[in-house]
Amino acid sequence: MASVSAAQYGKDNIRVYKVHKDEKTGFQTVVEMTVCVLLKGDIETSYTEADNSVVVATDSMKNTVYIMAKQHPVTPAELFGAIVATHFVETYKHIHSAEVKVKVHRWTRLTVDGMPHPHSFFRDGSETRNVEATVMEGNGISIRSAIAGLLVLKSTGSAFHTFYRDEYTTLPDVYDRILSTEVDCGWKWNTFSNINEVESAVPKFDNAWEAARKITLDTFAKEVSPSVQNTLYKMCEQIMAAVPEIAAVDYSLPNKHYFEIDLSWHKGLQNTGKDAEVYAPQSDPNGLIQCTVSR
Ligand SMILES: O=c1[nH]c(=O)c2[nH]c(=O)[nH]c2[nH]1
Repeated sequence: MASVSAAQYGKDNIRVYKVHKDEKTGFQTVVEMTVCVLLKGDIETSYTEADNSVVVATDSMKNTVYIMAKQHPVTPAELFGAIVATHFVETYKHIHSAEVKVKVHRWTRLTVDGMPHPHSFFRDGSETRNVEATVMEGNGISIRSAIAGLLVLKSTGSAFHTFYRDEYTTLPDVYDRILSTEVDCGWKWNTFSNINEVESAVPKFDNAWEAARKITLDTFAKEVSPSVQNTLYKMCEQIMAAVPEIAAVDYSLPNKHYFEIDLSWHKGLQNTGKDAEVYAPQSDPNGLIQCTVSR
């Protein structure tokens, strides 16, 4: 007899927008996010016996996210994710774990005639601020915060040489190269016992995000990088030092390659090595360098 060894279900891609209207100043603030809810618990019979009595409809999960967004703050996303996840575990006896992923799409306030505009915004790149909040009955609330989709490039100040060389190697040592990546950087908070502890930590979430972003960008720019591996490790070390309440930091960095183009076939045109100016950006394949650093 086969049995269900793992099961979870939920609603993905729940898109939510919330506006805050400051009546005094006339300034409005907007938050747009995409939410995913996944539940686990005593739900096996819904799979094996078509027993829908244990199924909280995914449509109801979507409704719940809208209602929670109306009744509670949606920022920081760490708190909102923890509130929604706690709601599901506390409301349904047979649901023992809820994972809520929140992806915040950044709307940046427009400056018009040198002044911040009260109600107009623009999208500055594809970067998002992501949170995964998981509530497991009896095991508190675990939260991972992250920066995702932050695209960066440096046109010099990066090298890659003295790597392992054998009969499969064609890549030459490079002492000056282009380095480009799309940053995915996450940090795992020490587990919270309950929602009150998450509430008390609220100021720390924005501070950690700002510190992680600044460390990532400053290190990327300032370091003469010997490899993606070493540069991302230096970022991890600094984030661990800057935010004592986190247990681990992780990075996932694609290495987006830019190839030199030999144009010497055209009238001896010099475009390689120190003469390289025109490159061919590669969409694939890309390197992928990942690391988690813990205390
Ligand atoms: O920083 C790098 N790390 C690698 O592991 C690697 N491999 C490669 O071909 N180029 C690079 N660059």
